[in-house]
Amino acid sequence: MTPFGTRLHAAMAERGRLCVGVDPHAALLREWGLDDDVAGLERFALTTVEALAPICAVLKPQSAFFERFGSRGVAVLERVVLEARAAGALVLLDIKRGDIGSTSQAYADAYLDPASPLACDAVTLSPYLGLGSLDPFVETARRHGAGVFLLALTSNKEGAEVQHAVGADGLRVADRVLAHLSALNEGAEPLGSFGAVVGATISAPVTGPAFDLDFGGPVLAPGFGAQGGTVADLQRIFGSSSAHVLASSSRDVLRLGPDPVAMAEAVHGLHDQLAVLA
Ligand SMILES: O=c1ccn([C@@H]2O[C@H](COP(=O)(O)O)[C@@H](O)[C@H]2O)c(=O)[nH]1
Repeated sequence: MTPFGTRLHAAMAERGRLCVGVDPHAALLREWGLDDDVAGLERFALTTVEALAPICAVLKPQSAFFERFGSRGVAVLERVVLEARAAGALVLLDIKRGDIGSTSQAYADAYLDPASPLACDAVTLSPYLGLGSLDPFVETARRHGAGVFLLALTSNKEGAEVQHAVGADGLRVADRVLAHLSALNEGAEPLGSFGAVVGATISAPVTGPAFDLDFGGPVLAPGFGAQGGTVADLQRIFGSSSAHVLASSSRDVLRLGPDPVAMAEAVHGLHDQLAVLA
């Protein structure tokens, strides 16, 4: 399988720099005139996939909104992943997992092994149990041409208290994550498969140098749209390193449904706005 970074690079060149999140919030289901149950979830998620998978580089289902319905919600998620990929979108499943190594292997098998019913192109991971605990994900991703995105500088304001903290090695936690990604991506062309999550809402650190966001892999930038992040914020945060930034928006696009044309037009408009990034 072609490495994820290569596939993502081609998808962004062909389809643009937007990732749309498939986040079936209870409130959105109601706004769409649907019940907050499995049938509503299925209608919402598959309508979104049908409208957007043919035009977006990446769709990012948020696993939590499917898991809240138990096994029947997860069955809907399996269809979302399959149908989005069949329509040509890459699927980045937002799971934010991370555990001791042996359990990480089981998660990696669940989400990155093509033999699994939930196999997708990439997942989000939390490095809180230590970067080495994620090695099974890295090895499994390499084996199957998949990708991972590590939480580095998240879009929520509470993140900085952990991510800006200075560790025993004198590095801030986020610097450590970014340096690890840089090593994982070494030599990969045109783009590594090991990405970082860096919110479209983050502020410059209060002390210390700016974070080095040139680590050879893709950046997922959630917080674009409903959380207040704008194209100007992306330019401020990433500057000349914005070539591999994938802006991610969920509610701002989804609230335009269930009309597929309105959602698709919004995506085209955002693609045009994001084209100004370096
Ligand atoms: O730092 C992060 C990491 C992940 N997310 C997820 O992205 C979407 C954002 O949804 P919006 O409706 O566009 O606000 C959601 O699934 C989050 O869990 C994030 O927001 N920030």
